[in-house]
Amino acid sequence: MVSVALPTGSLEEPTLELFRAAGLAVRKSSPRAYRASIDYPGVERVVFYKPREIPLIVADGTFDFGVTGADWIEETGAKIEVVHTFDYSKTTDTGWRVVLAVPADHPARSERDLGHGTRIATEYPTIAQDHFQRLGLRAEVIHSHGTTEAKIPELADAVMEVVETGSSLRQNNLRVLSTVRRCGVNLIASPAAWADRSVRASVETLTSLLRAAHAGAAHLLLTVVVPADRWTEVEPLLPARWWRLGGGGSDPRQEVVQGVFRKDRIAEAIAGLTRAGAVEIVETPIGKLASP
Ligand SMILES: Nc1ncnc2c1ncn2[C@@H]1O[C@H](COP(=O)(O)OP(=O)(O)OP(=O)(O)O)[C@@H](O)[C@H]1O
Ligand SMILES: O=P(O)(O)OC[C@H]1O[C@H](OP(=O)(O)OP(=O)(O)O)[C@H](O)[C@@H]1O
Repeated sequence: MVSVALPTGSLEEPTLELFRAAGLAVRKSSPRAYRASIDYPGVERVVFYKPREIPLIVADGTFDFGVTGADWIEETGAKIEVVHTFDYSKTTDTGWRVVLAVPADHPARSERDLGHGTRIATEYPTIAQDHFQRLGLRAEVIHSHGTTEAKIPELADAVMEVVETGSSLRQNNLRVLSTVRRCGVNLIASPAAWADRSVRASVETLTSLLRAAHAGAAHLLLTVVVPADRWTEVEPLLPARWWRLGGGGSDPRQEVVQGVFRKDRIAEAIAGLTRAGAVEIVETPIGKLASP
């Protein structure tokens, strides 16, 4: 049996969408309910927590499996098993950054231009202390509990903060001075769960379903019909994963192949295949894309 800790807040919606796509729909009695269920054999308990709390409650074995940000694993120092990393975040598929940001008109061009005693507001005091120690800068790290950008100028001179699209920084007239960490979403397991053959097997099954759903959402399947005399032009444009379906129904001189194409490159792929001589292209969404 596996117990699961899921994140509230910024990561909640994309995480629920991923679980749904994986066939692991998370059911709650109401949107504000924190206890939930997943109708999948072996999943016995599902509870929502703040991402910052999840590493430690997985580390101590309160939960076997969790979903949280890489930033909170580092900040808490939790001893957990990172089973897989995804690069999604609140609104994009590119992860997020923890950055050092200063007012737009600040004279500093790099971190090294910040003076000793600079006040840095952050939700990550441990990461910040470590960062400035390595830099040899005696900064004053101020623990912020949210709305960190608002701490400038009264309470801080700079912030160490999460950036995804950059919109919050712009709206608060701040600019990025440096990137401290690139972060993604981590699937984590407790050391006890990882050491138990049966719990580990369940964690690995859940992980492979989630990975397959994530990969499926990022790709499309193209079925491509190619006249035999254009094959040599089309073949180099096929992706790493492609296979032959055989000859075209009514015309044995046609090749019919299928390939798994990246969704974000699909327009150029279709244009290229058409130019190279494909006479029919059918695009199909992929539910899950599973490979070892
Ligand atoms: N675009 C994003 N904005 C904020 N956090 C993000 C974003 N993308 C991923 N995250 C992750 O989610 C965490 C924030 O979680 P959440 O939205 O619950 O905020 P919080 O600061 O913990 O709580 P609150 O919103 O109540 O202040 C970040 O620390 C980071 O790990
Ligand atoms: O680069 P962006 O796409 O704008 O996203 C990042 C912003 O979103 C988060 O704030 P959140 O809504 O969690 O509020 P908080 O600062 O009070 O935690 C984070 O703290 C940044 O301010």
